[in-house]
Amino acid sequence: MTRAFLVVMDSVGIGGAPDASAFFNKDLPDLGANTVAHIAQACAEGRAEEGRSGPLRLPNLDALGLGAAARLASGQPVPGLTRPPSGLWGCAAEVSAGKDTPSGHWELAGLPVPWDWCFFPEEGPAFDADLVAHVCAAAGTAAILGNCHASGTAIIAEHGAAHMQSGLPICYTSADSVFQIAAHEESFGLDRLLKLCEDVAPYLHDMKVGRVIARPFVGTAEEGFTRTTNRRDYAIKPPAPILTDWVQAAGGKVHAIGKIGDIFTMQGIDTLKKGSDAELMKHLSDAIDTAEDGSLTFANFVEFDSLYGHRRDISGYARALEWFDAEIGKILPRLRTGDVMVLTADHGNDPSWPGTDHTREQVPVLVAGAGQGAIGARAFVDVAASLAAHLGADAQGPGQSFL
Ligand SMILES: O=P(O)(O)O[C@H]1O[C@H](CO)[C@@H](O)[C@H]1O
Ligand SMILES: [Mn+2]
Ligand SMILES: [Mn+2]
Repeated sequence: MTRAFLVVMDSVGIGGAPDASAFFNKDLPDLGANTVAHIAQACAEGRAEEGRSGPLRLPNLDALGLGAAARLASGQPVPGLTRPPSGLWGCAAEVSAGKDTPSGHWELAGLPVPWDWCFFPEEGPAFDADLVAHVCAAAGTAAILGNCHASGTAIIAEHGAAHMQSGLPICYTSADSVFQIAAHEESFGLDRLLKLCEDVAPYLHDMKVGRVIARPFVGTAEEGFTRTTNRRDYAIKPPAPILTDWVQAAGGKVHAIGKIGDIFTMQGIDTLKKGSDAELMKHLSDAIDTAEDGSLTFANFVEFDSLYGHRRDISGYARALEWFDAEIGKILPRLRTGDVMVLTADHGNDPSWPGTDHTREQVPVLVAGAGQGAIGARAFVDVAASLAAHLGADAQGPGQSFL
């Protein structure tokens, strides 16, 4: 059996990005941001006690080399993550000019982003008159609400009631190259929101906006508004073949779990399973039993990022890490001879950092099933090159295999 499993822990960065000072949160550079280390510090100091307690416990990830990778990336020890690694371990830096999910995943899949993304201005209206007119025409409305940088939970609290009264879509962005539309599932309609996002996506993709994201929510002004799991991302298409295509070209099946289908617009993907992170873990577990020889299973666990990183919830992020660690600890022993599993991340989202946006960081590269040792400080594209080499697929990207 020769199978590959690529598991992205969304936003689980480990600091030390060489270009961190060129990326910002609320006008402050990301220099010094370190998602894992700052969570571990908060846990060690008793500042992450909601729904959990004490030092950060990640025995399985640390045994693979998480603490060692974080030390290598940032030069700092991480409280509680001090085990000698038994896996193949290292860290990786991104070169794309974006610290978002598509940039990180494309690069992990062998394709650094070959253009500058369109980012919207933080001051004044985020969207110009032509874009607003295009969205209004597609929505059949006279105006939009929002038109600014915002946290998604804050903006529905602010505009949710006016949205329900007026029927105007709430449009907002972030430090990422995204155009997000929030609308009420019942009063605006979920299908109408999804169609609106799909309709405006080509216009935004032509502008080199990476993603249009549908952000449906439910609730009332009196009881508050809650986002639902019916989020959909309409991403720009990767402009060249990526790891998924290379694997298919070699005759292997490609199974996507979670956001991977959206991120790659289903390019090179045979099957897709979606759901909450708990459901995704079940799908990953099932894939250990069912994935074919020569296949790639590519999973993204997004809740670290969406539920805890952007919300700057340190306890929640620590709980999510501890849950993930326990679950992956049940899966790792079930890998078969010839299987390789790479655990990595796409960017940081330090919950102790100012603002609500991602943070530019290096990521861990933890490899199970390929022996023990250090692979050093690598590039994101090396992940794609390595898994292609493992599966005997022809890698077309610039990466160097560590396998
Ligand atoms: O605050 P919310 O709506 O969760 O938005 C976040 O989600 C977007 C996509 O991951 C990011 O760009 C960030 O803006
Ligand atoms: Mn991400
Ligand atoms: Mn995010």
